[in-house]
Amino acid sequence: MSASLLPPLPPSFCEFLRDNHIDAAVYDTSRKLPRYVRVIRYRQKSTQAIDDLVQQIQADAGCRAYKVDGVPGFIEIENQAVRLSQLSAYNNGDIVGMDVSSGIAALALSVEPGDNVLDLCCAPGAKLLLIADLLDNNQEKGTTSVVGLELRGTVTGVDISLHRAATCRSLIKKHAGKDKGFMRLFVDDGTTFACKAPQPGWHDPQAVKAASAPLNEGGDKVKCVLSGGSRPWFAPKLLSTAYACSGTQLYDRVLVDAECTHDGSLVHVQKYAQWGWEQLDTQVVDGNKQVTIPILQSKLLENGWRLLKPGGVLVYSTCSLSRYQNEFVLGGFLARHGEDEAVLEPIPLLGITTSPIWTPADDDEWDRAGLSHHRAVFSRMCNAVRLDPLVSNTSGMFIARIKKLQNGSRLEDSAIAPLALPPSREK
Ligand SMILES: C[S@@+](CC[C@H](N)C(=O)[O-])C[C@H]1O[C@@H](n2cnc3c(N)ncnc32)[C@H](O)[C@@H]1O
Repeated sequence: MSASLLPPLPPSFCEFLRDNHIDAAVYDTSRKLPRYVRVIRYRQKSTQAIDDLVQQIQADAGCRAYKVDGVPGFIEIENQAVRLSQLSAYNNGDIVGMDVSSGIAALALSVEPGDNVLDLCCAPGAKLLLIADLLDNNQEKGTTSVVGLELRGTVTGVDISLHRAATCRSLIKKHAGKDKGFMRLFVDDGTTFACKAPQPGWHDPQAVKAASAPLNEGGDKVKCVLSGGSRPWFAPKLLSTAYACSGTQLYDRVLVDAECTHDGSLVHVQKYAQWGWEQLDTQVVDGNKQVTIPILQSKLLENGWRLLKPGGVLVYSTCSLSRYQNEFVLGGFLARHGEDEAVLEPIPLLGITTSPIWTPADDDEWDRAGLSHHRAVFSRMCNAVRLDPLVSNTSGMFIARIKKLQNGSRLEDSAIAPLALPPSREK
């Protein structure tokens, strides 16, 4: 067995790990995770075509590659050091790089063709593209008719960052090509985003035309105008009309893959080997960020919930292992929304070994963490999972699948907070 090899993690990052009960061995560089890729439009490919891709990847990579058991469309390449540009399947647009943990988060939505799906923090777009594939109702490329679009459903992506949204748009253009008529992107703040799911019939040019020219009191046609905030930044013509964007329908599925400190993403953390480990201090564990991020996550989760229809499913995920960004954000949410409104459902685990959520180890810890009066909330969380790289052999991830039983009352912004925030640290 190779000796453990921890990178020179800076003191405040180590403090962050201690505060969050994260085992530093996660970052042991002598343990290599496999590289994972995802087959684009895998639902349109036969088993034979996917097997052929695996063979091709194996030949290009010069190491073993195989389909990930139970996670449709994912391929594991044994050697993490393989570069995507080495692979002809990547250069041909047949695969994208995507960790299986991210796949499980998107698959936890159980998207079905016909669903209207909202992805509230969508860029750079790996999960958005997977969701688009899940909506695929097996139309032949380029033949999607108006009726086909209706049966397919829609994907609405939102991201606050213009340059990241631009990357997402490029990804859509590259992989969805002409077949992107059901996807739209907004550059907007997910905590306040309010554009509902597209109106039924949005895909029908005649219906859109009729609806965009309603009669005014005098019986003249008036043009329906979109206000600035509700205009998509990128969308096909029909999906960007006032008719599509001024609907009152809530979404069937909502993904809140929230902004986080990315400490569970080993690929991300390993980049500090080049950037300088000391930068982990400012970029990951900066004192202020430790407080602002869980508050932002709570607001994103709350707004995603507002936009979800009763009977629908929301997935909350982060690529952080921090309890403040995971259990405490989810716990705050469950404390605001009772059992008659929100219930956590099991996540389809698809053969990956997961770890339980963080809970206090004993009575003392419940007290020390100030959580004693939240035991009921923690017991409602037991279906959420952690993917701990030491156990799952994937990147780190927290995933909760929440079913909405009914709408609740709208909460004041000041009421939206995690169960607890990390101790503030003087710099
Ligand atoms: C973890 S990344 C999302 C990854 C993405 N879901 C994927 O699979 O490719 C978090 C994203 O949240 C975005 N973000 C941060 N604050 C936001 C906000 N207030 N509203 C919407 N997006 C936000 C960031 O720009 C970033 O792109």
